[in-house]
Amino acid sequence: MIRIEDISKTFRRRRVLDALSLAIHETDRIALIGANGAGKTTMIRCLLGEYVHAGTITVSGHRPRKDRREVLSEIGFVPQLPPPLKMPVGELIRFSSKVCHTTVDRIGGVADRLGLDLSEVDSRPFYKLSGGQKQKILVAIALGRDSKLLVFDEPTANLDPQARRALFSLISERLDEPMIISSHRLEEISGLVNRVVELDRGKVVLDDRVADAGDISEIQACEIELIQPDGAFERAIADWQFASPDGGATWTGEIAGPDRIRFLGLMTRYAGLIRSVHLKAAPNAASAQAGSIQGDPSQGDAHV
Ligand SMILES: Nc1ncnc2c1ncn2[C@@H]1O[C@H](COP(=O)(O)OP(=O)(O)OP(=O)(O)O)[C@@H](O)[C@H]1O
Repeated sequence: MIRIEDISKTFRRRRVLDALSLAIHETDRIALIGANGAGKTTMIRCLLGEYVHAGTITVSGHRPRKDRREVLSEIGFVPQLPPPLKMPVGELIRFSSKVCHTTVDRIGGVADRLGLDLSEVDSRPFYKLSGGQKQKILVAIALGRDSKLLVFDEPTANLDPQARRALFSLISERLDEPMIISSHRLEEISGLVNRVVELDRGKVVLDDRVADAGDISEIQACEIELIQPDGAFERAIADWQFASPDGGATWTGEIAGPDRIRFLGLMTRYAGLIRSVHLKAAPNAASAQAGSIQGDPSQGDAHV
């Protein structure tokens, strides 16, 4: 579907992409990883036709630089940095719905699921919104339309756990579409992808197939038992929307499947305080497939 052949890009004699080649197929969901400055965003910008470069790119037979309109009409894109748009949000949504051949309601529906009521920010200039609000709007525009390819450049950078969970769930509804997700948090997106491509100094240094994680929309019910209530833990777990029925000794909440590793990373910081953590596929989850740390995968449980 996408052929990137031998592309090179220099900024003021500094070579940022170096004879990079990559073929992306209809079934590929790619995690694009690499250190800061490796060239991920530059590769994506070339793919979108924003930069002149050496070498060739075709997207469904179109050249992004030459046939920008055709190429962009097929891509749902979330940039790493929101553009500094002065136009009011309402106007931006109406404009986007027109150029993306979708409806304001469909974009608003995605924004709702991410926890943003567009009517509340309708008249506010886009650039004055918070980082998270801007990102929710950009995701809503990208996912509130039909596309043949999804491209996300660090899509979760400004999102809180609840919005991240909603985003994972929204992406899980589009798994039949090829996608490229650039991220520094491979552990977070590993459940979304089936291929990992790593860039280093503008070259592909790793290109691996990874096991498809199946139903990434799965929600895990979680119960944590502490040795004693603790203020710092309470503040940390509040971000995850957990509740305690007994003044802080036990906590219950839900974790999105792909958030599991990040969540368990948080738990390790409080290891001395924790009596037990229990993760289990939530009763209403579409399927019971859970990661397991000292657990019995056949039971769909994980215990730490
Ligand atoms: N418009 C530009 N003008 C000059 N240099 C640029 C420009 N865009 C990117 N660069 C440089 O190109 C290199 C690669 O940048 P790029 O944003 O593609 O990296 P990245 O892998 O996406 O990094 P990060 O993980 O930090 O987002 C960096 O050294 C950056 O400073």
